[in-house]
Order: sequence, then C-alpha cells, then structure tokens
Amino acid sequence: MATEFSSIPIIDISPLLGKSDDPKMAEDPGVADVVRLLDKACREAGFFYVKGHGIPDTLLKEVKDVTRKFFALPYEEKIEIKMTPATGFRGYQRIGDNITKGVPDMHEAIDCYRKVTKGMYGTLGKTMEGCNQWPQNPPIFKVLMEEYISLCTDLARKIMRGIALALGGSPDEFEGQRAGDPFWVMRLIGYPGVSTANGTNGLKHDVGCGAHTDYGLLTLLNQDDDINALQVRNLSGEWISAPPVSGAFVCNIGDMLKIYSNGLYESTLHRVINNSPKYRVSVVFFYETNFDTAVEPLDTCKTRENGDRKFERAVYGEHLVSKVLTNFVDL
Ligand SMILES: N=C(N)NCCCC[C@H](N)C(=O)O
Ligand SMILES: O=C(O)CCC(=O)C(=O)O
Ligand SMILES: [Fe+2]
Repeated sequence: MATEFSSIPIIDISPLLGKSDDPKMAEDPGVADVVRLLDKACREAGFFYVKGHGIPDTLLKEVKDVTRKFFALPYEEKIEIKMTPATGFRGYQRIGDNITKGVPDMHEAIDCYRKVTKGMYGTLGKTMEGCNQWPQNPPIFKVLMEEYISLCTDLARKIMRGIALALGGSPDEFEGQRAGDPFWVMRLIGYPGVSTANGTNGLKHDVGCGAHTDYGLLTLLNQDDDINALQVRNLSGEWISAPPVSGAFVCNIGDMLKIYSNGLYESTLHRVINNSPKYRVSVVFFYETNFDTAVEPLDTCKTRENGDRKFERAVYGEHLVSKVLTNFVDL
C-alpha cells in the first residue's frame, strides 16, 4: 500500500549483487540490510532508486544518446520502422499515438519486446508475435540495445531475488514457472520540451505520459539527467517528484508484483510532465513474468493477511495484450 511518502529512497544494492547467486544469501548481513530497505521502499512508495547496480555509467548514457539521435531524425526516416499490429506492436510511434486514459500522450517512442515466434504462446501470444524493428541509424543501435537488455535482465533478476526475500519467500520465488523465462519490454521514449510540444500535430497539452501503473514485476528506468519530469502519486493524491539521480535507476513495482505480494506492495501511479524547454529521453526496461504465467498471491503474503487473498489470478500475457490493444490510436 502506498503511504504519504514525500520522497523516494535511494538504495545501494551492491551487497545484494555480490551474493545474489549464493544459496545462503539470506544469511548475509549485507544482503539482509538491502532486503530491509527494499521491503520498506516497496511498502511505502512502490518506487526506489538503485545505485551500486554495476551497469556502467557510460552505457546508461550511450543508450540515451542514441535514442536522442534517433528522435532527432526526419520523420520520414523514423516512420520506416513504424509500429503496427502486423509488426507485433514493435517499432516507432509518433507523438500522440499512445493514449493513456483516453488522452494522447505527448511522447514518441520505439517499443521493443522479447521475441515471440509464431504459435509460441498459442492464441494468447498472437498479438505480440514479431521481431523488434531496430533503426539503421546510428548503426550501433541494435548491438548496443541488446547488450543493455541483457544487463538489465540480469540486474532485474537479482533485485527480484532480494524482493523475494523481502516478501518472506525463498530467493528463487520468481524463477522457474513464475519468471524463470521472463518476458521483457523496452520503451525508448522522447518527450518534446515545452516550446516544441505543439509542433507535430497540433496537440496542445503538457502531459508526456498520463497517470498509469506498469504491468509486470519491476521497471528499471534510465532517465535523462537534469530534467525533472517524472512524478509519483502518494496516498493522499499528491504528486511527488522523482528527479534524476545521475547513474542511478528509478525502480518501480508493476501490477504482477502487486498481485504476488497480495497488495503489500502496490504498483504506484506515475506520470511524466516535461515542463523544461529541453527534449527529454528515457530508456525504460520492464522485467516481467513468463508470458503465460498465471499470477496469484504468494502463500507467504496471504498469511500476512490472515489467509485472505485480495486479488484474483491474472495471466500476465492477457494483461499485456489488453493494454497493447487499447494503448494506441488507429495505427
Ligand atoms: N509497458 C508499459 N508499462 N508501458 C507503460 C506505458 C504507459 C502508458 C499507456 N498508455 C498506459 O495507459 O498504460
Ligand atoms: O519516462 C519516464 O520517466 C517514465 C515512463 C513510464 O512511466 C513508462 O513508460 O511506463
Ligand atoms: Fe510507467
């Protein structure tokens, strides 16, 4: 449950990373400290920063730089990798194509997903079947992003091992059937600055991305330095700013982890408003469960609620597909 938090904590996770594949990790005092901090942050805000995560600063910057360069290209070039239902909703979407609660968002993006081959998940996976569309320009785009995805997958898995302990489970609670073959989503996003926001198609409002929750387990957000645009909603409805912390990820809980935790952790509402004159980019990695996993509260979390389960089971892939099918204007 979100509380009246007024800021978002910063957690140095290096002690967790050092031990995260040690079967006895739970007994390590350094790990136990990180687990306590994760638990507190997840209960109070559903949001936290992580530093000491081991992904080089240069790579964090490089993925944002190539993203910025891509969005600066002429429209005709960007549209070569246009996202459509036929591409499994992978590729480029214009400013205003993405809709949140009925309102077009003031952002453009490239959406990428784990590869889904034909028939891989039967009817459930049909909507998402396809391969990612990578820009030709700059040429290193694909290799760089694939490297980044691989590091983020590994990092998110390790943080989830800490969160599993925080929920009173075993470290590999989120492996195997649940998230041993994790689906992932990556969004490369660009938010025009205030002066240019009205240039593309006459839309006139400043909401870069309307209030929403994320869909899966854990989000790793690599946001632009120097621009304060991300806001997180606390219990009383105030919007708390999540300013950039250089070299750190902003992490937040998704809808599937809310269900696993039986509501002990919430997928907190957040939105983006870029009031700066500068164009803002963010590279967002979403770590999810296996595509076809049916998610329901963990036993350890039900016990904390006197055995009551607060949420019905949900299939992650169904949740994702229902969002994808309603997130866009006619493409
Ligand atoms: N894969 C994720 N989480 N994407 C987040 C996009 C949020 C905006 C979307 N229109 C919505 O209303 O959900
Ligand atoms: O760009 C950001 O800071 C956040 C984007 C976001 O919340 C999302 O894509 O789900
Ligand atoms: Fe989000």
